[in-house]
Amino acid sequence: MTPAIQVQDLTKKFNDLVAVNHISFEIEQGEIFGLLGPNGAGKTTTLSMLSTMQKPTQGTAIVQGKDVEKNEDDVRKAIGIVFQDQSLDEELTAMENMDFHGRLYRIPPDVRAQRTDELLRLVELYDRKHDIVKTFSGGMRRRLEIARGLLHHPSVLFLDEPTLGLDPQTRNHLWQYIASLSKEKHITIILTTHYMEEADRLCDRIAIIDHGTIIALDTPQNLKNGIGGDIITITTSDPATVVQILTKPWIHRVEQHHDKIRINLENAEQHISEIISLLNQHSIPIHSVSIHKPTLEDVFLSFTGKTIREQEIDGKEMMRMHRKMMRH
Ligand SMILES: Nc1ncnc2c1ncn2[C@@H]1O[C@H](COP(=O)(O)OP(=O)(O)OP(=O)(O)O)[C@@H](O)[C@H]1O
Repeated sequence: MTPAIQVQDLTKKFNDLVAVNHISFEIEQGEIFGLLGPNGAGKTTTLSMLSTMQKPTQGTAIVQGKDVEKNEDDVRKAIGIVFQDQSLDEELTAMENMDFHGRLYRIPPDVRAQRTDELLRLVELYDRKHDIVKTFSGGMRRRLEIARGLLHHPSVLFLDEPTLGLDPQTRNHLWQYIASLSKEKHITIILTTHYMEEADRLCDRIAIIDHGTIIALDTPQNLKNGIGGDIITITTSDPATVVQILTKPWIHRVEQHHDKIRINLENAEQHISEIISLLNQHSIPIHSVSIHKPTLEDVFLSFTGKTIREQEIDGKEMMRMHRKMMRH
């Protein structure tokens, strides 16, 4: 089967800034594919190029067999888009918002009405279809946007930070809808997120993106398996000494991150008491100790040397993030 999306060497520059830097990947039909990365990594810009909203500086992107630059209209017919900017009309009802979108896509009135009912049921907004959007919660609006994005029966759905700013319960709820679209309707979904858990729970495969480059691409499980073993995290006021003395052959890797030491090893439970005694022998103060299986955060850290949440962001970037949050 032809892949739903084929990206080759895709690049976007804004003057001197390389927002997306020669990325290549393929997405299978019906797959949920996540672009995971910190703020400013280039996720939205990638989606914008795939959805024909921005022209690539270099490289190609093929969506359902159509080139995003040469066959813009065909690509637009094949895709549904739910981007970060809220674009619902607050003064209209859920049904009116759907109807307006259906008219834009020239869907005949009877088909429009039938699909609207079906989709509003799917996202559990059918009972609220005559209510104006102004009265909807953030999660309801997001669900309505997804329903609207599906009205013209796209085979590929782009979701840019679908759960940004939503509470954990609503986020969970939305994940179920997104998963059902892929499993039951066989819609290919490409989403961006900087929530590790979202990528882990929802995506069949993940491309971890940083500074416009894909630094890792695989299933969440394989990415975590790539780290191997367990992680012991120790917080201490003397991390430099801990790094020096933890030189046992059964330790794969020791990384210092501020006052935290992350130790990668097999069978952490068996070795933890030995590590603690060793630190006690050297009178190293221990503030906290925890053991966990590798997470995507550990994957990101091992590739970039920094945590996904601790990016250095300047004031301008802070303002940009704040504006995005305020839109939801
Ligand atoms: N229209 C633009 N003009 C100039 N620079 C831009 C433009 N759009 C994005 N950028 C810059 O390109 C880089 C990538 O931005 P992008 O929005 O794609 O990142 P992101 O990974 O989606 O981040 P976020 O999670 O904050 O949405 C950032 O440095 C951003 O400031």
